[in-house]
Amino acid sequence: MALSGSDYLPASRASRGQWWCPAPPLTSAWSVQRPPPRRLVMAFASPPPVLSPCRPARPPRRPLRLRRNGPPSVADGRLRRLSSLASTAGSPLRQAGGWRPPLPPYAAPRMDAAVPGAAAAAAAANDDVASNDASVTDSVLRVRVRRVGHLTDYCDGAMVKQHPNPIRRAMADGFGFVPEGEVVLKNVALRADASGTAALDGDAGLEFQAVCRTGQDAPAYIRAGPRETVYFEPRAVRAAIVTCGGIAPGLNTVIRAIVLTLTREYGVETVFGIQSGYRGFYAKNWLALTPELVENIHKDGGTFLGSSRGGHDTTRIVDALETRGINQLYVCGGDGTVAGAMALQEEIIKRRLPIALCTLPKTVDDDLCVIDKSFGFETAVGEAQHAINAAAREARDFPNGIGLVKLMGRNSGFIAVHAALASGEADCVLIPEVPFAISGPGGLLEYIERQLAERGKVVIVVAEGAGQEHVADAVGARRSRDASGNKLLSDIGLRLLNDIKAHFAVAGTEVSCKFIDPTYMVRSCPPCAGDSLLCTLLAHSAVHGLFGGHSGFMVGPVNGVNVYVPFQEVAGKKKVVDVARGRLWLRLLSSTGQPDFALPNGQPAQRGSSAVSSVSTDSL
Ligand SMILES: Nc1ncnc2c1ncn2[C@@H]1O[C@H](COP(=O)(O)OP(=O)(O)OP(=O)(O)O)[C@@H](O)[C@H]1O
Ligand SMILES: O=P(O)(O)OC[C@H]1O[C@](O)(CO)[C@@H](O)[C@@H]1O
Repeated sequence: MALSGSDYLPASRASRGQWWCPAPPLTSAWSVQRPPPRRLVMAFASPPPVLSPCRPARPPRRPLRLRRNGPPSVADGRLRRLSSLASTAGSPLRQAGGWRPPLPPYAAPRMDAAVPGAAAAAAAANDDVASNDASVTDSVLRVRVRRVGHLTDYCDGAMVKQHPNPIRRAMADGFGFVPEGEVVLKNVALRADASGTAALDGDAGLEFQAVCRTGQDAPAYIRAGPRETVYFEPRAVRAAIVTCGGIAPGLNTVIRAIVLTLTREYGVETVFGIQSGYRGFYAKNWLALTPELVENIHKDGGTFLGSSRGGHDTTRIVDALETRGINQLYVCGGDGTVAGAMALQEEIIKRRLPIALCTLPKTVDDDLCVIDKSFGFETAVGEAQHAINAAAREARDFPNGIGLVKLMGRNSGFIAVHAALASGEADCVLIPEVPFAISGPGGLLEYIERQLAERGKVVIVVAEGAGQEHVADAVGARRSRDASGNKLLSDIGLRLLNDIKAHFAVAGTEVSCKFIDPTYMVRSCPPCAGDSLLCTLLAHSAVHGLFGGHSGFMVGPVNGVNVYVPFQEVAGKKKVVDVARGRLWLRLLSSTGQPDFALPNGQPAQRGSSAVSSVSTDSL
């Protein structure tokens, strides 16, 4: 759901005072189309109060009600005055069920309007944190906009001048520029009525409640896209691109698309490739990237620039950027890479350098917070699915066939769960988020035995980070972390293979157990079409964002629309499968039919006892 507004922006950049959203479907998985088929209008207090970490929590708000498609039409894009929305308890918008007579005429929003909540909002706006969330009165949805940094926050006007965007084609093609202040809502659902019994059609239209599914305040993110005003003169841009962490399908597509967008769309003349990850900043030679050089790299897996783990030294990297006059930095990587980029951003702000930087979400594990998905994930799931299908074939064609597949997923089981769901062949999926017992009552071996007895075959998928408590000693005390500080894993696949073979040997049952470990194959191949497209759009959005002066963000899709997510929401955090409340895990259980396995100590497992705590979780 996209909203337009300017209230969370500094006054210098605020351009509009209207908020709008297109009519969304009732599910969470939907994407915004422009122009929207139908429009809903939400009324917000203006100016909004501040997004302040210190602000005390407020009691829950009553949900916003939106009228859709009924007379009088509110679908004309004008903002309804908040005062009319929240004026009396008898307001039609507060009453459930069906269309009600019209409210007083709509008026264009006035920032100084004497509306409920405005006084508090204005007071809040006076301290610096203020302009960061869309304030609403008692009856409306409360939105918190996650603001990202901007060059003008830390550089003086002489260093960053405004220019008209050179991509006039954007206008000519009819896309238009994305106005500052357009945001995308996350985790908001519209409900026709609380009981869910209302018909979802009808000429009279419907009244919707807007509710935030994950808490009191709905997060919103700045929408990505080309800005009418940019903060760089293209020929003065000196850009650099770096790829960090493990490789992922689509890295070359991203590199290529950044170079092409910078040079062909914006007319940038200088783009460098930093080789071998963060440590490449200290190298003597940086690679000059041209459209000709990168023209054909997107068909290959891996990264044209090379990558590495470890080797991040904030001071030295910012020294290198300063010395070489880099003013735009594009960093591809996962949560560790974002943590590194956030450290760079802090140093850049400290030195007040006119450098804008962003990250692009690379990881096959899909464990980056906030966004719908990272690039490389879809390809990895497709490849993983082939392995599961192969295991299923082997299991089916031999007596007592057991197919065992080990997949990537250090902390999160997304690849395993998605690939298992996609293939429909798995009888059991083991992920890092859910501890399990191997032997004993309620354990994995007992389940395998039962499956063989009942169906003559069984397919097990295990994510590499699952069941580490069973193999913890194997890595040894010598070296338990990699150069980036990530926990090194022991091979749970081999442990399960050995245990299964030993178990059935003791029982005197002949089994045919095939172990498939495609670990690195799922991430070293070229991207599938979906990832190629995602990478291309991410690269465009990243370039538009930096040219627009934004800095300190990761670009990524939220509800299918690319947005700018502040580093703080992603750096060093891992999204995990929400086994307590998530529908993804329930779907998986329903697909495999697997039980909640007993815990290693013999206790029955309880859903929600995640192996990974203190990390953000998202449900599908
Ligand atoms: N907290 C941190 N501060 C500074 N730099 C960091 C931090 N964490 C990781 N890095 C650096 O970021 C780079 C990539 O980190 P890491 O190896 O963890 O991969 P990642 O970005 O998380 O991607 P992947 O999904 O492949 O693991 C490394 O060069 C590492 O040194
Ligand atoms: O062996 P490497 O290169 O450290 O990569 C392994 C890790 O990379 C990841 O694929 C993330 O990129 C993890 O799933 C896996 O544990």
